[in-house]
Amino acid sequence: MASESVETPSNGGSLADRVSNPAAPADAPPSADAPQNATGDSDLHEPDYSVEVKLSDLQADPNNPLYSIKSFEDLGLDERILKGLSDMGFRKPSKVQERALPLLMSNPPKNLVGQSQSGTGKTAAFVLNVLSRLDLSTEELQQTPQALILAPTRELARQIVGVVQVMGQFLEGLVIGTAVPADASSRPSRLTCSVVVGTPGTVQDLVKKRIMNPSQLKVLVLDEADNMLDQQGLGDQCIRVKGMLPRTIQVVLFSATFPAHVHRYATKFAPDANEITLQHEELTVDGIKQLYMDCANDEEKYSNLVQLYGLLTVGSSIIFVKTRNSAVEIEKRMVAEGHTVASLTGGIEGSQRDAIIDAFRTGAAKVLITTNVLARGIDVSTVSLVVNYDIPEAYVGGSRSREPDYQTYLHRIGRTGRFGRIGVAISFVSNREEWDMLRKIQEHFECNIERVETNDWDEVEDLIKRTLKNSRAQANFVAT
Ligand SMILES: Nc1ncnc2c1ncn2[C@@H]1O[C@H](COP(=O)(O)OP(=O)(O)OP(=O)(O)O)[C@@H](O)[C@H]1O
Repeated sequence: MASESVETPSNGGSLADRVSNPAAPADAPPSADAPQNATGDSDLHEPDYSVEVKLSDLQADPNNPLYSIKSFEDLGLDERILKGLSDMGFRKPSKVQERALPLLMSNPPKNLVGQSQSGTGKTAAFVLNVLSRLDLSTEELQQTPQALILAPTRELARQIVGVVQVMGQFLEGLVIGTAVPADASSRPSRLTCSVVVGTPGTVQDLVKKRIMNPSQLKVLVLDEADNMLDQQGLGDQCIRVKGMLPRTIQVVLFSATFPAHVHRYATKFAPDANEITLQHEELTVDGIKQLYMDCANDEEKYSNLVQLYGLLTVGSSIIFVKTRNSAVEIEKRMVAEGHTVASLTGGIEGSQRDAIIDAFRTGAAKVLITTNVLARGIDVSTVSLVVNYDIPEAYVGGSRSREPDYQTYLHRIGRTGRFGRIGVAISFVSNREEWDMLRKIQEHFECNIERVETNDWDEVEDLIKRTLKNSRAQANFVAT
């Protein structure tokens, strides 16, 4: 199986090197002080070899989140569902699927709080349980909601609808309803479907207006559960929706992250739940190479992005910025300079948002500038590069320093490196505060964020292309 090939050592120092440098002046951009050895390379660099591994090899490695010993057949799934899985090219379950499915599908049903790294197949885990629990034996049952899946954004809800559709394609009588914000005129008077996937606000509204009948619901799933429960608006809506559902409903919460304060709350929302929990150091995904670039100021962030543009189109890329305004500004400026980019923010109207994300999925648009609205859950396997144009920040009441948003960092970079693929995540750092935030992120996840020199773009290109060349699309995987 594994054959070794040599990967040249990384250029530039890691953030760990920088942090350990006592000489770093308080307000200098990080580039000024990277400690280097005589050859100009850091002493602490990434392992300088790569190992070619196929997906089947990853799934045979007990330390990999895609590992499993069982087959989907062993998990007791219905023949028609197995056919759907096989149609999707799923050969073996991932670790979270193998562990979650027996817990989810056992009877009497028990609640579950499940955590697993980004891109490791949590969607299939909850969708398979939902499909397995449906009774589609009569037309009336087919048209009465039996499972409800909630997601924080319309894009994620629509994506989950797609997964339910394909996975359940051989289940006769399966009807799926999408409950996302829409014109009142295009709303049905009654939601006649077996599975509803939607955003909490719209679902709450549909139940209140008696468009959706919740009385026969057996399963409630919250995807990105920590995010939904932690946000004031969304959290309240989730609680209200749950309050309108049968008390015996099976509650299933999934996310790649469950920070301690939300976890406590999650276990109240899903009482007596079985739990699948990750160790702290297991949070990052090995296949995602994390880099950072020093930028002297905002203008240099922009010029570095434009320099990167040629590389961005190797696959598809997502550029994360802090505000809707910056997304629009950067898009306008790049388009005016002849680049093809699109932007998607919460400020855009629903159907237009659908058109943009659909164009991104098909590859018609390859570079997408967005805000945290797309930080979570979006699964586009061709995304090979994520750029944190702005480091994600958390609002910490009373804090005078800018604090990183650890969870959002993890979810953002997790838009690449899906299911064992290779991806690159580059964070731009333009001042001391941003550098401090990135340093905290690195310490928090005990990961290595390596510096990329921007004075030699050929070298940058080489580094990124070398990393991406090892993509699993070519059956390779870089071991880190
Ligand atoms: N058993 C499997 N075999 C092959 N591919 C799979 C399997 N399970 C999931 N996938 C694929 O892996 C990709 C990532 O899955 P999914 O979107 O469910 O990840 P996730 O864990 O929900 O990630 P996130 O935390 O980012 O939401 C998808 O494209 C999915 O089709």
